[in-house]
Amino acid sequence: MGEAPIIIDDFESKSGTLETVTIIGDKKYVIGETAAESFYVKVQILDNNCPGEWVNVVELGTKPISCNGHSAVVLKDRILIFRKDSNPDDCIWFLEVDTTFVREQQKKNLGTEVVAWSKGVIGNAEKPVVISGPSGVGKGTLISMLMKEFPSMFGFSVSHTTRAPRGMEKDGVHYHFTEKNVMEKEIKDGKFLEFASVHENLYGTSVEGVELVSDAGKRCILDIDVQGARSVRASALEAMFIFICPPSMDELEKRLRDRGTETEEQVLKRLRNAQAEIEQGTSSGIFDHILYNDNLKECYENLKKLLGLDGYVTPPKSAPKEIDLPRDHSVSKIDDKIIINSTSSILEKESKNLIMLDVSSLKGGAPGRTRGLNFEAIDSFSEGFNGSGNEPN
Ligand SMILES: Nc1nc2c(ncn2[C@@H]2O[C@H](COP(=O)(O)OP(=O)(O)O)[C@@H](O)[C@H]2O)c(=O)[nH]1
Ligand SMILES: Nc1ncnc2c1ncn2[C@@H]1O[C@H](COP(=O)(O)OP(=O)(O)O)[C@@H](O)[C@H]1O
Repeated sequence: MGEAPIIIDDFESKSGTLETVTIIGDKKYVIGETAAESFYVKVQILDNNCPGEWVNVVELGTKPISCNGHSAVVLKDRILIFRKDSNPDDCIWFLEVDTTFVREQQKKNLGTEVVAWSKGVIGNAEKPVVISGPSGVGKGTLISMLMKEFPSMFGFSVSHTTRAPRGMEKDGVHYHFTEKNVMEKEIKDGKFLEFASVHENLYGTSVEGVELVSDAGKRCILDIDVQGARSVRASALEAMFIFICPPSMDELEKRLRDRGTETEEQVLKRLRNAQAEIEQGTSSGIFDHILYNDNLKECYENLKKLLGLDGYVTPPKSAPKEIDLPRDHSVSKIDDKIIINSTSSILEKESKNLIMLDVSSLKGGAPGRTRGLNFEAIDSFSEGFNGSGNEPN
């Protein structure tokens, strides 16, 4: 990645689109908002080695909806975007250009430039919880208990699957029941955080499924198999990994049969797979914790302990800290601090007119949210800042 990127902050091009141009190494990233058909944010790349030719680019992830312009600042491997005139919880975005995730996707899309969008989240949300274990061990039961006792704290990541729904299962609640060819296309389009073939059906966690839960301010729970857990471990999504083990194979078989949701053939298939899953789950090093589900009540109490919920007292609700980005601003960067300086009306200048954003502890990222952003609003005059509109560098 080249040194000293040059940034042209928020200029209005002749075609009437609002664009920023960010130069990183040999590449020029034009991030624009266009009204050609409908308003949308678009990334175009020019390679200095091939003057005048636009590079083929694949944009992964959910991108920001269009707004009234934006500013851009280069961080090490991504471009930080501030959307103007946007809600406080939707003004910070990242366009990843050289992160591990992007490099991995680059390998899969040979010959095509890949960039990935990720929304920025102020503060550190609680890590998602991955729960794995063989079919019939009690994962669903434990998760239901947790969601029932703490409805505002946890949200379930609704997976996609190609298996048929069981009697009581609802589409969009228990699973998104999907056709195989549709799911395969969506996997190709980068919409999944992970996917795996389990008991001869395809299962997968969509990026959107996880984001919906974190956007609702809840801690995400994923019920996925060991292969899926391994993929999540390798992804940017930091999570807590818990494996649920049965007390014995006989008891597992009894639970599966008593549940009465599978045909004899499916029960046998699940039991055959269970042995390998238990071996991998207890020995692979993927999981942070192993819980034995012998007595359900005890196992649930142990799960709550792991999640720091034993003796839990409901905390008073405090409003989330949100960034109030000035409509007109300049952006500058000093090490890991981004300084956003209001350049607008006297009214705004009377109040705190500098925002200092700390990007030293970024976590997560595409596919999914970028967490760990911290900020402080400062009155530039009382704090001795001169507030001069530095151009970012
Ligand atoms: N990798 C992956 N596994 C999943 C996902 N959703 C469910 N699974 C796993 O698929 C397996 C079968 O799930 P299901 O058909 O609901 O049967 P059950 O385990 O008997 O309740 C279980 O091990 C689930 O944890 C997913 O999105 N990704
Ligand atoms: N500790 C336990 N003791 C006895 N039965 C249990 C226990 N935990 C769960 N079960 C029962 O076992 C069956 C399978 O549980 P379920 O939550 O559906 O498993 P999974 O989601 O892992 O496939 C259900 O009928 C459930 O009521």
